[in-house]
Amino acid sequence: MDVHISASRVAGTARAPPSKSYTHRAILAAGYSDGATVYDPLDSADPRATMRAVEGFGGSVDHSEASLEITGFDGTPEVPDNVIDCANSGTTMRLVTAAAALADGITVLTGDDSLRSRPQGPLLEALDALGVEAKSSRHNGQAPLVIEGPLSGGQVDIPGDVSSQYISALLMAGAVSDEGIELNLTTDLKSAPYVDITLEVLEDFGVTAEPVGATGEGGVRSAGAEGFVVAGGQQYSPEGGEYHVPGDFSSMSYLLAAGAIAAADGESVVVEGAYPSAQGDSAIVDILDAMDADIDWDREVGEITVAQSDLTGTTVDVGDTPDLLPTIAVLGAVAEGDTVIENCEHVRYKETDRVSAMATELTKMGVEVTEEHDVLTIHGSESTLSGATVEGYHDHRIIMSLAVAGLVADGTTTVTGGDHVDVSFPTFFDLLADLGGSVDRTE
Ligand SMILES: O=C(O)C1=C[C@@H](OP(=O)(O)O)[C@@H](O)[C@H](O)C1
Ligand SMILES: C=C(OP(=O)(O)O)C(=O)O
Repeated sequence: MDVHISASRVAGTARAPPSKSYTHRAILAAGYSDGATVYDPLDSADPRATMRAVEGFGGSVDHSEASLEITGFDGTPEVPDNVIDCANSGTTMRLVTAAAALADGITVLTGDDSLRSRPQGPLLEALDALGVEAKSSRHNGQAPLVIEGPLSGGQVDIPGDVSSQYISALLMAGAVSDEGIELNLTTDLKSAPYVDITLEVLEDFGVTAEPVGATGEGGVRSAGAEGFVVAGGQQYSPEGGEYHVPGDFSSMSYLLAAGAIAAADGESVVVEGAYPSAQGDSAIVDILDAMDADIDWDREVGEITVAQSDLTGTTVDVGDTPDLLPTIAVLGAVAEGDTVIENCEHVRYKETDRVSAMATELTKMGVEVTEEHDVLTIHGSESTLSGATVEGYHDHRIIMSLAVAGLVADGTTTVTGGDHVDVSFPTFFDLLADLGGSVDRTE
């Protein structure tokens, strides 16, 4: 599906979908338990991949209107009777690889073209050092992966600058291993708030895991950690047998950006379901504020209100918030002056190389961009963006951010492959249209 966005103004109230990161963890944590109900789960392609894995390990998942009834495998995954297809989901592949290591037999994991090109080597090496047979079938550190357990635990080194998901994965699996796991970080930790999300979900399921030597800078528990430790033999069991998923700030970022650049005069965009949590991507509110957006977050009520403003460029370190890069790049394109997005190398390891993708596609829209390996600089100006046909790279975040840019571009912007929003925000284009965005879809 191609999506055609014409210059248009937006206003009104929208609710962003439930958090993808929390939903994955809640589904897998319920799988590790003997059963739990997950309320308000994200219903999209990526969490469905994690559900398939739980089923492959011998659990079951029943959908009702607003919840998932999950029967778990109670700490001991069965050897799956088929390959686990993680589709486009990096979180699924990493979390499930470590779960597969607990099974007493062989698990094979694969995914789509994008996922089969993403780095899994550091996780395989860590599992290998812990006595698990963990291989890439092509010996290139990429899926398909072949994992043969069982994992009993121990001490291991792991880098923190490729993906925090390796750490989340080992902490979740380590809790039900015999000996527990002690992780020693060999580099700085990127995406640290995502490990906080893991620690928060573990805690809600009655499981203890701790950072070692963390500074906790900026309220991020895992910031500056030198390692992590999780004791083995723990039981996953959420209070009252239930877990509730909060709203997704990465998804909210597109709605907020739409409001900041294209809200109708005298009106605003209000995003509901925005309660504080461990999500680093709630930094989008401070980033918009630093760019002089007219934005207010009522944390008690869970509402963020944003009106159209003349934005100014800023400098943002995305070490903790890689998924915000496409949104910030679009805001920078519309802002006056330079927006410097620093510490972004790890954003190249996502569904596509998002640093390069945003540089290429914004250039097509008439934006001046300087791309370096670890820094993306957007030279914003007050002149209007030019509508163009831009490539979505089968990447939900590239597609959504370029669609937002289309709201303030001359003429029509066509974004290719729009159906990939199904990964994290299936209702995105409907919501954008409900807010007044001019959205046409063609097959
Ligand atoms: O654990 C998670 O839920 C995620 C962690 C981040 O990845 P990295 O840790 O690989 O940077 C983020 O980009 C991804 O969208 C979701
Ligand atoms: C990178 C992302 O997710 P994952 O790593 O789970 O594919 C994302 O949602 O932007």
